Amino acid sequence: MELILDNIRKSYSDKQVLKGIDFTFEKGKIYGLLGRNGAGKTSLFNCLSGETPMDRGGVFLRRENVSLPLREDEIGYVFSLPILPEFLTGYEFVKFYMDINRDKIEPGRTIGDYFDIIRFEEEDRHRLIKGYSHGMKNKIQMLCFIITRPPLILLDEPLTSFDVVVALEIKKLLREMKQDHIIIFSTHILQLAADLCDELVILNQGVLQEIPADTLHSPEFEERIIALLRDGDGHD
Ligand SMILES: Nc1ncnc2c1ncn2[C@@H]1O[C@H](COP(=O)(O)OP(=O)(O)OP(=O)(O)O)[C@@H](O)[C@H]1O
Repeated sequence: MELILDNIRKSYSDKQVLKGIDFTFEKGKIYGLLGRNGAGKTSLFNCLSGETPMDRGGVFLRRENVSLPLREDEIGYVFSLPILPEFLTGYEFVKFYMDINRDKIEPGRTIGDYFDIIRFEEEDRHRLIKGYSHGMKNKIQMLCFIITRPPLILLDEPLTSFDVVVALEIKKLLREMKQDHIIIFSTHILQLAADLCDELVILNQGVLQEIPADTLHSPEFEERIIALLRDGDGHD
C-alpha cells in the first residue's frame, strides 16, 4: 500500500504555502515530517485529511496497483490541539465512537481494553473531557485511530504533551501498528524523529524533500538537519 501525493498546491490569499508536493509514502514505515515554524506541515495534513481544500493536486491510496482517491474514513488524524466534545466524559465519548464504528472494531475488544492500551486511569475515564490535560486529550484522540485502524495515520506534533512513560508506550504502539499502516508525524523534536522514524522528510519552501537514509543514524544527524532547515527556509 502506498500513499501518493500528486502536485498538491495550497495558498492563503497571495501566500503560497504548498508549491507542488509530490511524494510517495509506503506502508510499514514511520515518516517524520520536519519543517520550520510556518513551513506548512499542518496545512499539508489539513489538505490530506480534507480539513482544508487544496487548490490543486490529488491524494491517492494505491493497493495492488490500483490507485483510488483517498477517502475521509481512511485517515486517522491526531491534531496538535485536540478537538473533542468537552461536555462528555472520556468513557462516554469512546463508547459513542465505538458504537458508530462498530463494523471496524477488532472482535473481542472491550472499551476497557482500549483504555488499558493507552494506560488511562480507571477514575479518569468517567471525568468530563473538559477537565483533561492536553496529554490526556491527545491520548483519547489516539484511541480513535487505535479503534478504527485507518490505513493512513497523521499525527501533528504528537508525543510532546506526553510524560516520558506514556511517550514510550505510544512509541511502542506506533512501532507495532506500522506494519499495516502509513504513519506520518510532524515534530520539532529531532531526537524523537531519529529514534522513532524509518524515514525523514523535510517541508522546505513549499516542497517535500526526502532526507537520505544514512543521515538518520549519522553522528552529525542534528547538524545536518538544522543546516537543511536553515538553508531551505530563507530565514536566518
Ligand atoms: N487558515 C489560514 N489562513 C491564512 N493563513 C494560514 C492559514 N493556515 C495557515 N496559514 C499560514 O500558512 C503558513 C503555514 O502554516 P502551517 O500552520 O501549515 O505551518 P506549520 O509548518 O504547521 O507551522 P508550525 O511548525 O509553527 O506549527 C503560515 O504562514 C500560516 O500563517
